Amino acid sequence: MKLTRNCLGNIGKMLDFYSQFNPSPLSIKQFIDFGLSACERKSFIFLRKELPVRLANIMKEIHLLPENLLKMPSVGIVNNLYITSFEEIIHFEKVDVNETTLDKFCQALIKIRNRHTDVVQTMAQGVLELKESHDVDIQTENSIQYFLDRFFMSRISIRMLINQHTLLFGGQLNGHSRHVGCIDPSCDVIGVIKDAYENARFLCDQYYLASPELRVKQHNGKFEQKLERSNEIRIIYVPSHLYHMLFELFKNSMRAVMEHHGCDSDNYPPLEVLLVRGKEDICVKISDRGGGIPRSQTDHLFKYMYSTAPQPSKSDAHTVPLAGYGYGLPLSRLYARYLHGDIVLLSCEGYGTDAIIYLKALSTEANELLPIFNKTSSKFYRTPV
Ligand SMILES: CS(=O)(=O)N1CCC(Oc2ccc(-c3c(C(=O)NC[C@H]4CC[C@H](C(=O)O)CC4)noc3-c3cc(Cl)c(O)cc3O)cc2)CC1
Repeated sequence: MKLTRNCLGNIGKMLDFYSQFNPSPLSIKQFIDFGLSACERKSFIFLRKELPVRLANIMKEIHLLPENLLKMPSVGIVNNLYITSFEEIIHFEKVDVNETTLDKFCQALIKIRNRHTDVVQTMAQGVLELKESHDVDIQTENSIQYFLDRFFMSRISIRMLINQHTLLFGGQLNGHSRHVGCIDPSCDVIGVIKDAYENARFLCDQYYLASPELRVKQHNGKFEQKLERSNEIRIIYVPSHLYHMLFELFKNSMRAVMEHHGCDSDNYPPLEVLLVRGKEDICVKISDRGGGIPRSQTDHLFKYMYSTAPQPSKSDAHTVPLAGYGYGLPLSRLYARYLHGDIVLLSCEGYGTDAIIYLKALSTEANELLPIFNKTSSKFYRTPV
């Protein structure tokens, strides 16, 4: 179904209007500073424009997707979710700013966040529907890779804005008193590493009846901007994002180690984690001796088309806990890139793999990386005549 302005009606005009604006990236320092001043009216005024801009920018790209993908039932479901949420949010464009509209806005954000909970799985289902119904050429595969990276990055950024507003002004008690919304101004990186390891280890023990140990080392560079009184390495970051990356990487390392050394081994090589604070980067390197993967295969692990496989049925979902049938690794890299970090895999086939998470050491450099809909991005989709 080709989505044109007339089948979208007035929404098409509003999409054209809001997509002409570029999204406004915020740095984590701006999130913190704004959160500490905590003015709900200012947040409302900013979000009632910024959220439609970010939604419209990515919705215009959805409409440029290869026809074969766009007509998949699950992609149609996602598109309709976005249209519904876009309509709901532009309703606040010209309302008076008062207690009632502020409360209604918060409720609308919570409703939108809940509506979009399963969008990642639904898009993965759409890719699966395409793979099962059409031959996919390399041009289409590249367009899908380009789109999904931008689509999921946009989704991360929109959920970040919604979470900040609803956590700061939604009335719920802040479980972590020092947190500013979902940001921890003094995130204990080692603590998150141990949490992610223990939870991945639990799944590994469940399936393999054993798991590799963890060894952690840290090196805190001697730089004036050190925040910590002790030698601990703490950063201003979103703990849930860091946890997501670490949990995925630990699952992959554990799966490689257990598969490579066989289940009857009683002496698995430990996972070694090195945490380093540099002047520009915070690095978390996870090193395993899981046998590694050939250099020719490493990039495939980040590919949505390559990793989309039939969803394990609920009954056997517990049987292959470490096998990512979702998009664990590509999404983890997007979480790192969202605030100008990255995830890099360095594998030595026959020995093991190093996975490095790079984060910005300075909150002023940890800016949102946002996809912008424009002629350049559109050209990427338009198949040459
Ligand atoms: C898209 S996803 O996020 O959902 N997800 C990505 C992850 C994937 O699961 C995994 C897990 C581990 C590995 C793996 C192997 C491995 O398996 N070697 C043995 C094969 C080497 C090629 C060989 C061949 O040539 O085909 C056939 C054996 N070796 O090193 C790693 C490894 C990978 C990551 Cl990313 C890491 O962080 C740490 C690691 O040690 C591969 C795949 C599920 C899907």
